[in-house]
Amino acid sequence: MLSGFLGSGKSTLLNAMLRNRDMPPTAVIINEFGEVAIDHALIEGVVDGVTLLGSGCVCCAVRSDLEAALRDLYLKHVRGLIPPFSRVILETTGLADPGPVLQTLSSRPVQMLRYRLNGLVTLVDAVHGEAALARHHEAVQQIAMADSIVLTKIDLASSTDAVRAAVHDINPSATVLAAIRGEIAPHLVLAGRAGADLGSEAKALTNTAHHSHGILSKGRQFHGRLDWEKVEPLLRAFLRMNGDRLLRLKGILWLGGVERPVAVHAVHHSLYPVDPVAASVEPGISSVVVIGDHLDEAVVDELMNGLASAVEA
Ligand SMILES: Nc1nc2c(ncn2[C@@H]2O[C@H](COP(=O)(O)OP(=O)(O)OP(=O)(O)O)[C@@H](O)[C@H]2O)c(=O)[nH]1
Repeated sequence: MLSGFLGSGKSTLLNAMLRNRDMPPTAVIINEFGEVAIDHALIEGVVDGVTLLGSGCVCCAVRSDLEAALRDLYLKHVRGLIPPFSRVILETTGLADPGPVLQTLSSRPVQMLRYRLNGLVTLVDAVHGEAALARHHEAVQQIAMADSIVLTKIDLASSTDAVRAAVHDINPSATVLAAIRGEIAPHLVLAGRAGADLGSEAKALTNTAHHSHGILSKGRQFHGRLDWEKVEPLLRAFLRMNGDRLLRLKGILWLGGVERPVAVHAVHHSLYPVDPVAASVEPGISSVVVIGDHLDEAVVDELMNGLASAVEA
């Protein structure tokens, strides 16, 4: 999923990536805000199988259309009506809060169609990004929820130090990349969650919670295997009470009775089915990171303490 504030360079990046020979076969879904399908016109002819959502914000009114668009793509794919693809890139409107879209993408109906969310990439304009952060909370949310950030228009900025610092304050764990006119190796942008090192992130965020623009990031590591029978109700209770303010919860957990570590993800009120982790992680060390919007640090500490007591003796 590709987000980024209005004019941050989403279409430019997408077009450049689609032209790149190293790009895996990709389908594109574009959500537009407004009547005129400009982006579609830009991309048509570059890749087959483009699906365009109707006008409106994908994060609210047309949420069900996103699911329909994914189903349509999947059905066309299995019937051999479109060229095969291994990826879908969803470009969202610049004004969107990514939360509801992330929820849809991680939902069971979408997973049943054999899609798996690879991650959220947010573009940040190196020249105007900071101003957008000051004025539009959506821009802050887009950064807070991202797995990776691509700084754009760095050719126009005299220095990127301040914007990098602002991004780091909101989301200290995101990988930060940079591109000029969308020129960047596609695999860097596509790394998604696999590119993140949740272990060191959780460690770094254990004692120094980050607060910026109302966003709180806090982490903890746990030694030993956790009891899922205890962990799941703790997480569900936390989401029930704090889901409105929870942007993301990410964890890699070693569970009792499960050989390989599993990844756990939550967005707002939704907890997603746990997946085995492909990447190598430190044996026996579980990590959890919570990112919230005006979320009380004491409440997060309480969750972390609860999880610590779910470590098996
Ligand atoms: N100089 C320079 N211009 C860029 C760069 N990236 C994008 N632009 C320009 O910035 C403008 C906006 O880029 P778009 O790709 O349309 O941005 P967008 O995020 O898709 O915009 P919306 O669809 O309105 O949200 C265009 O004029 C691009 O040519 C860059 O790295 N350097």
